[in-house]
Amino acid sequence: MKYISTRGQAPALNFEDVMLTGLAPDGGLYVPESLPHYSEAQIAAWSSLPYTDLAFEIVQPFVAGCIPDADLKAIIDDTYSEFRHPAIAPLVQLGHNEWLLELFQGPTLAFKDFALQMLGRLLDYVLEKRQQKVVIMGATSGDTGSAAIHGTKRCSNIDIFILHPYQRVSEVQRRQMTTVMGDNIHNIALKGHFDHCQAMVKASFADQGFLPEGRQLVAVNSINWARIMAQIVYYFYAAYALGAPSRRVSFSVPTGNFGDIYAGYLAKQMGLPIEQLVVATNQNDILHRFISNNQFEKHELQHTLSPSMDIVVSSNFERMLFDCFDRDGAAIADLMERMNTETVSIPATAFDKVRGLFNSYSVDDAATVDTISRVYEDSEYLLDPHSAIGVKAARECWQDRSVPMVTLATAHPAKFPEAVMKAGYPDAPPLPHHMADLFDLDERYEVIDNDLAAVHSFMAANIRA
Ligand SMILES: Cc1ncc(COP(=O)(O)O)c(C=O)c1O
Ligand SMILES: N[C@@H](CCOP(=O)(O)O)C(=O)O
Repeated sequence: MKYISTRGQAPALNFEDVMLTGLAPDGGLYVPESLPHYSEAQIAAWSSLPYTDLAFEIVQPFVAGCIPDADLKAIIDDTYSEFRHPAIAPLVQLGHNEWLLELFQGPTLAFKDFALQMLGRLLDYVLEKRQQKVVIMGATSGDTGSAAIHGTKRCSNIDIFILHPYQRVSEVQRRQMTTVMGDNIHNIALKGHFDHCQAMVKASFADQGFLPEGRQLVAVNSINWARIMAQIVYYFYAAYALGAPSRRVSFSVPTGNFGDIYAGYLAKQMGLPIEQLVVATNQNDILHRFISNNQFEKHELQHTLSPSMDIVVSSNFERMLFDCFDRDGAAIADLMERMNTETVSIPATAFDKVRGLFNSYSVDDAATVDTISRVYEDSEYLLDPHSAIGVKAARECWQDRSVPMVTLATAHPAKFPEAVMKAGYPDAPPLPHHMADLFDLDERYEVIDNDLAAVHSFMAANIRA
């Protein structure tokens, strides 16, 4: 499998190099040159596989030629052995044809574990084979950071630097990152918001001159293709449990950087019969406004009760637009340039494709809290605020109630006690057993101004020889 850049000016790479490169040198994102497409019969043949075997079938074509099958199997089995639920991604019924896919059964309690625990192991495997040392630089609004640290903390070939917005992640999220000690693990609390962290990471990939000789940056954000690849699996898994491929299924996806829903879009392109894909946003609703009226207009970032989705510029939207523009890299490069500085509409042919693929809905804090409390009253199920946004959007956008609607429950409610208690839940929800001592552990992190040079000099001073 070869991978090409969405901006058309970077060399095509194999999986191993794509995983280690992150952002393409032309500023684009890597996508497979062509996507595998499966017939209904082929899809049906996987319908009763356990999660790990299904993950192998879906991931294998993307890594073929780089990771031998036996090694891939071992990596996948080891990755998901850390999850707390035997189903890995259990489905929970909320109402008639209404389902939640619990994606928070991994070690750090968010859907990021599905991809980042695998990415950590893949990196360890490849770096050991190459005898290469790298530097990870990642931006987090709270969940990617802890999953990436957990996934890579044992890798002796990696120094990891995670930027989170200072005082803008929940205390549980911060402690999940800052209590993990190791001389290769560094947390930076940036005096800014998530988009500043993400922009800094992208700028650093474009100019890596601050790194010691011989080192390169590796991405743990969803700009790294390996992240997306691993997230395709659970769409298939959930759809099978509800009768696919002979039955269609819809998904509602709490959306920030557009990685998770992009994985759902790919599952559909690969042949999975998905009826609706609902883009569920919080008040940072640029994607909802764009999908509704073809106007891409940046507003100031708002801090909400769903902080992990406090994102204005969604990285992976570019990957989806690349397809809607018939893979015209030059057009995407021009569009991305303009989207940075002005309000943009896209040609009707491309916009019709976007409209044909997605529904969208934006949920404010009041409706988020209301949904948490209604679902708790009706079903005694405690949603986290991000998952609540998914449920509310699903209920608003669901077109055919005979088609099952699955909301991706992207985080455990214990990560976000503020929202949960605003919804009337009496106490902070308990953390799972393995995290019971989280509030007793020492923390270590560096508060740094929103200044690229300051971040680079902190990194340069802390990268191990
Ligand atoms: C809990 C949670 N839900 C939803 C999202 C949105 O996912 P994505 O960025 O892939 O759209 C994120 C992170 O962005 C998250 O941490
Ligand atoms: N919500 C994310 C933001 C980063 O998104 P990513 O999927 O591109 O890593 C987080 O929790 O950090």
